[in-house]
Amino acid sequence: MGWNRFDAFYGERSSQQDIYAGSVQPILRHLLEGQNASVLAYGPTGAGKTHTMLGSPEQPGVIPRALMDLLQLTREEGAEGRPWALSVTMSYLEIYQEKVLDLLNPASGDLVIREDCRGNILIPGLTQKPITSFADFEQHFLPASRNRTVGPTRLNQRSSRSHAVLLVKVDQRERLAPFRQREGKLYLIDLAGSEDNKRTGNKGLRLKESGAINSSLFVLGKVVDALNQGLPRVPYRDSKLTRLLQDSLGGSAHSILIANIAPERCFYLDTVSALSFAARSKEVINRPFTNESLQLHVLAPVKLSQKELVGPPEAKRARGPEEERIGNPEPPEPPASASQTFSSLQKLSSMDPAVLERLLSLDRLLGSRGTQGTPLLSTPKRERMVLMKTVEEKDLEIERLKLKQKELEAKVRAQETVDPREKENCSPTMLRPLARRTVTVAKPLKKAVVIPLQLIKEQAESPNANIHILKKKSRKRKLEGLDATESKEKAEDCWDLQISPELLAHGRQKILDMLNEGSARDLRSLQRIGQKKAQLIVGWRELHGPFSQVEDLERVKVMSGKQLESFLKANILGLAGQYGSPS
Ligand SMILES: Nc1ncnc2c1ncn2[C@@H]1O[C@H](COP(=O)(O)OP(=O)(O)OP(=O)(O)O)[C@@H](O)[C@H]1O
Repeated sequence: MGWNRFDAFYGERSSQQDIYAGSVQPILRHLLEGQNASVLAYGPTGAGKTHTMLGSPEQPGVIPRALMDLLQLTREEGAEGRPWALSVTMSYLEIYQEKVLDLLNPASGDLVIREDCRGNILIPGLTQKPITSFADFEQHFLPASRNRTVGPTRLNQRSSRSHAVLLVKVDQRERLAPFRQREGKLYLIDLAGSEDNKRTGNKGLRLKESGAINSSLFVLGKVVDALNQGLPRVPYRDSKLTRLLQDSLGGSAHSILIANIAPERCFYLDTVSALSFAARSKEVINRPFTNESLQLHVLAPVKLSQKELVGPPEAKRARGPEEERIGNPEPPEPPASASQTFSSLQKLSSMDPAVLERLLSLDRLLGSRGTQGTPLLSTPKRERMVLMKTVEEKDLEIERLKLKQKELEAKVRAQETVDPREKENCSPTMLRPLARRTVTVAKPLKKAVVIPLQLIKEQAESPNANIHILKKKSRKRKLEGLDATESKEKAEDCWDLQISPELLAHGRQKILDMLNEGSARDLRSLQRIGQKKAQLIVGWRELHGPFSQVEDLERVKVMSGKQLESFLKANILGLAGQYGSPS
């Protein structure tokens, strides 16, 4: 098994600090971006999972180090005068024989795991303690750790008989309008060891515990496989562990799996199995999701009465002491209370029909581009939310383009005033809104010269500046009978892109850089690269080293020569489009 199947390897001389700084610390900042993260220690019993996660006073492990840094980070970012107010809470639970037990309140019994309408996983009734310092954390954590179920096995005198899950939540509230709110969750998990009962000598209760441990780890493996294969059903619900981690494992979060191995010969099979699981987990593509909500009036400019803005008084009363702000003083209460806010990623049913229509066209567009996965409106909620967020971003982009268009029109009008003789040559299409404008071929030129909007200024300053030229291809294509998206794409194919060699070389280099340095997620931002192709490219790169030219893509077998041509065209157009789209 090649080491490139893993992100890092820590040997017997590696210290706790090496592991923490090398692999865990870098993900903490994502919590402040409202994203979820998880760190799991996985491996056979007695291999050192608890040592890695918890450590000892002399060699503190991942948990104390991460808490120390996270609290420091939140103190800095949430300081007075900074845009966001931050608060941190902790919960600590164990999953023992498929029961969810609150280690901070053992009397509460088996708790249920629920999913809210935004796809967030939560456990009603789970104790959440506000913490502002490491001393606060220790005060709750140390006694709770003693509540954890451990028992002797032949391999480990204090073997963890449960999965211990420490949940740290970072809540953020924007101090000024638009008063956004974010929540990032960090799961730090010491999994129970995968067990070979011949060696552990388990009998009776130990054997029963072992069955539950092994079956939930087996489901964890199935979840990883389903995520890797992009299966429509990921069996999160088949175990409490995976159900709990549904919004924080792979796919939508930053996940780190630490595979603890015991290198002795007698553990050979355990080692192979742990490494194979870790290698499969590495394949899971992460598309971290920011859990951010906005206020109603920001999204829908509908006037609300004062009563509506303040919200029902019970909404505020309903907030328990656990939800009270901690640490930094309460930010000035925004016009709407927290209960009056709702996610920008609201339910489809309550959406503006125009937005829904755009969503549907986006869905069609994604479908026509061969985007991986099921169509938008039947994907799981979280996926849907991500795409709805994209729609919002597209709206902003449209606004930006409209603004550019106005600037262009103003320029044209100014030109007309300066030289009225040129008025006759000015095609009326130039004054139409960008989205509706079609490229027409002016007869005397026999080709349409399309100048990227933002380049106009540069060109005026430098007459030799690069321009893109679109020239009609000689062969004709029938565009009738195609739907709007298809005909747009086909129309694009009817034009040959002639671009200055300098810009072409620049575009190719950018694509090459992306192929060599981009993660699978980055690669998906390229035109005509979906999840599967991105994975293949990353895999090829890991096996064969960097791409020497864009044409190497043919060797990866992700596209044919012809497809490569259109891939280049679409992406170079896209790059040019960053300076103004020649549509
Ligand atoms: N890198 C290490 N350095 C020093 N001691 C270690 C190291 N790794 C493990 N140990 C020791 O080995 C013993 C077993 O380790 P640990 O309890 O962490 O295993 P585990 O994988 O959590 O086991 P289980 O799955 O049974 O809970 C402990 O006494 C621990 O202190």
